[in-house]
Amino acid sequence: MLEVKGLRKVYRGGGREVEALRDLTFTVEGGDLVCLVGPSGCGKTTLLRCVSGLLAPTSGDVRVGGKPVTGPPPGMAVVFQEYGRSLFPWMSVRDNVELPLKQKGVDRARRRELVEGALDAVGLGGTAGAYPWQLSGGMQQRVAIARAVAYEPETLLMDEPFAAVDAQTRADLEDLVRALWQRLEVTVLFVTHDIDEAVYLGRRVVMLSSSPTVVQDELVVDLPAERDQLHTRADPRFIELRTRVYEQIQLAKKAAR
Ligand SMILES: Nc1ncnc2c1ncn2[C@@H]1O[C@H](COP(=O)(O)OP(=O)(O)OP(=O)(O)O)[C@@H](O)[C@H]1O
Repeated sequence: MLEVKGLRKVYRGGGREVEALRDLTFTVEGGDLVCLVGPSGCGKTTLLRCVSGLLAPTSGDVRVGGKPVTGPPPGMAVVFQEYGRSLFPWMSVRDNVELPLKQKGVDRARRRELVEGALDAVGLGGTAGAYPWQLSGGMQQRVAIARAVAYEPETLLMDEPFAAVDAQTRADLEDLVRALWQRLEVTVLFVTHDIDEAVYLGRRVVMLSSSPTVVQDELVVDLPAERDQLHTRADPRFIELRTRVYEQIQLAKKAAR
C-alpha cells in the first residue's frame, strides 16, 4: 500500500520560490492500478520523485508498506518518460535489464531466468543481444518496462511512460501494462496527462488541480477488467467517465487562472 498524506513541496533557489504541491492526500491500495492525471506543470513529476524517495518533501508524509519513505524504497521500480536516457547505450538489452538484479544481489541463474521471462513478457525475447540504439522508441520503452518487471517490484511507478511513442505503439504498451499488472499483482501508480489513457488503464483515477496542486477529485473506473482498445473506448460508460475527468481538469485549470 502506498500512502501520501498532506504532501507539500516548495522549490527554493536563486531567490525564487515555487510551490509545486500544496496539499496532496491519497492512497493506493496494495495490488491496485491508480492513474494520476492533471494539467501540464501541475507537479506530477515532483510527486513521483517524492514517492520514489528521490526528492524530500517540504512537509507531509509518504509511506510505502507502512514505512516512511526517506530514500529509494526497496521493492519499488520506476519507468520514466525518457526511455532514451534511462537505458545505458553501451550495454546490451540483456545487460540493461540485468543490472538492477545484480545490484539487488540476485544469483546468476535466477537473474538469467528473470531477464528471459521479462523480455518474453514484453515481446522482446529475440532482442536480448541488441543495443538500445538499434531499437525503435517503442522497443526501447519495452526494455525499460522489462527491466522494471524483472526486478519483481511490489510497487511500480510510471511517469508518462508512453508520451514519446506513436499512437499505435502506445495502445500496445497500454495493453501490455494492464496484462502485466493483472499477472504480477503489483501495485501501480501511473502518471499521465492523457485523460483517455487514465480511464482506459486505471482501476481508479486521481485528478490533480493546477499548481499549487491538490487532489481535485477521484473516481473508480467501473469498466470490466477485461479491456480492449476497440470496445472499451467505445463503451458509453467509458465516454461518461472520460467526460467527468475532462470536466474536472477544465475546472482545475479555470480555478488556477
Ligand atoms: N527543480 C525545480 N526547481 C524549481 N521549480 C521546479 C523544479 N522542478 C519543477 N519545478 C516547478 O514545479 C512545478 C511542477 O513541475 P513538475 O515537473 O513536477 O510538473 P509536471 O506535472 O510533471 O509537468 P509536465 O506535465 O509538464 O511534465 C512547475 O511549476 C515547475 O516549474
